[in-house]
Amino acid sequence: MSHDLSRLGWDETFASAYRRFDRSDASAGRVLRADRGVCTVLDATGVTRASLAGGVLLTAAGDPSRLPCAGDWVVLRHWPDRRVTIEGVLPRRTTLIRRTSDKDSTGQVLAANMDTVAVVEPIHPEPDDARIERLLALAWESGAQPLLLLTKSDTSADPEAVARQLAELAPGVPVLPISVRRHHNIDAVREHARPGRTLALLGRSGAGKSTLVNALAGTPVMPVQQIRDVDGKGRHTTAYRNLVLLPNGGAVLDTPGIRGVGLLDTAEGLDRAFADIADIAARCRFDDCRHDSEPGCAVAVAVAGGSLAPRRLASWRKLRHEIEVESARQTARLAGAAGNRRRRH
Ligand SMILES: Nc1nc2c(ncn2[C@@H]2O[C@H](COP(=O)(O)OP(=O)(O)OP(=O)(O)O)[C@@H](O)[C@H]2O)c(=O)[nH]1
Ligand SMILES: [Zn+2]
Repeated sequence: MSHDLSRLGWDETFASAYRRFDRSDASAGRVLRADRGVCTVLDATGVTRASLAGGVLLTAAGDPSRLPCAGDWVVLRHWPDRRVTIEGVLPRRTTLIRRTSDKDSTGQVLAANMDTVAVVEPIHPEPDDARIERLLALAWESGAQPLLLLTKSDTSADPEAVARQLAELAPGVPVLPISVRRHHNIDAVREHARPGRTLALLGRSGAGKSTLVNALAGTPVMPVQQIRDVDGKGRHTTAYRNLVLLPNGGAVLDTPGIRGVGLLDTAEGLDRAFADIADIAARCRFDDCRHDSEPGCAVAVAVAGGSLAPRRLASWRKLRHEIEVESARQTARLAGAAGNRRRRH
């Protein structure tokens, strides 16, 4: 069977990056699933299992973010003994990164080359504002277009009102209440996974991601968890990350429950997720105003005047603090690595 890779998002940019690897025993493919050392990859001839070539392993030893992940476009090499290896990862257009919570402060790439990153939050029980803000910052940081999906809209008396309220947390982000059960707004979601497009889902366990993937695919491709407890807290079921191909083209990426998914060390995602605060901050007297108690702080004026919610500023402060801690850790790690190198000489 031959697959038309353009339905999966293959385009001229990827094709030109691929050209310098091109040889008769090579092919281009997209990673559907990445396990330790082995990837499931789709190329024009079908699905294969591929191991990592020495060069890829070597690069990744110094920087784990260079390991192939779900959504990556890779160069496959087909050996005479039928083995298949991944010889290279083509430059990524967008990336979702998880900051590992251990001391080693490098990021792990969860998913690559998605066009839209949907933050998935159940409308019931009460949506968690802080989690939405955090995940939206991560979505912005990925470089893809963020989207906020409020799942299980059938469990809310007035989903549109909840959506309007939450839109304040999400400047510049479309907010969509959806229900798989009632088939509410599912076609609107499908637009983001139309042929050539990739939609990634980011949300806590039990948010309804697998149910949505199955609805988009039109057939069960992911296990859906049975919620046993009455308060709606789910068990953790999805431990892997899969790129699911939709029957009509397009793809959906499910990322696991978000425990441990954090921000990396850049403030860019934060600035975009909090564009309302960034706009006001442009009028602060000092360029590097921290909106604590500096004179001439426009953000403090906005809070006092009621045009900016105090909890919104509190969320911004908390996430900014995390980013600062994280970048300090990275600096320390880099300094430590340099020290180790010196000692070895
Ligand atoms: N009422 C209602 N329940 C839904 C809807 N979508 C999903 N659910 C339920 O929510 C629960 C969790 O759904 P999952 O799809 O397994 O959640 P998940 O985000 O994939 O969870 P993990 O796999 O743990 O990451 C299941 O019991 C679903 O039946 C919906 O539209 N309406
Ligand atoms: Zn200020």
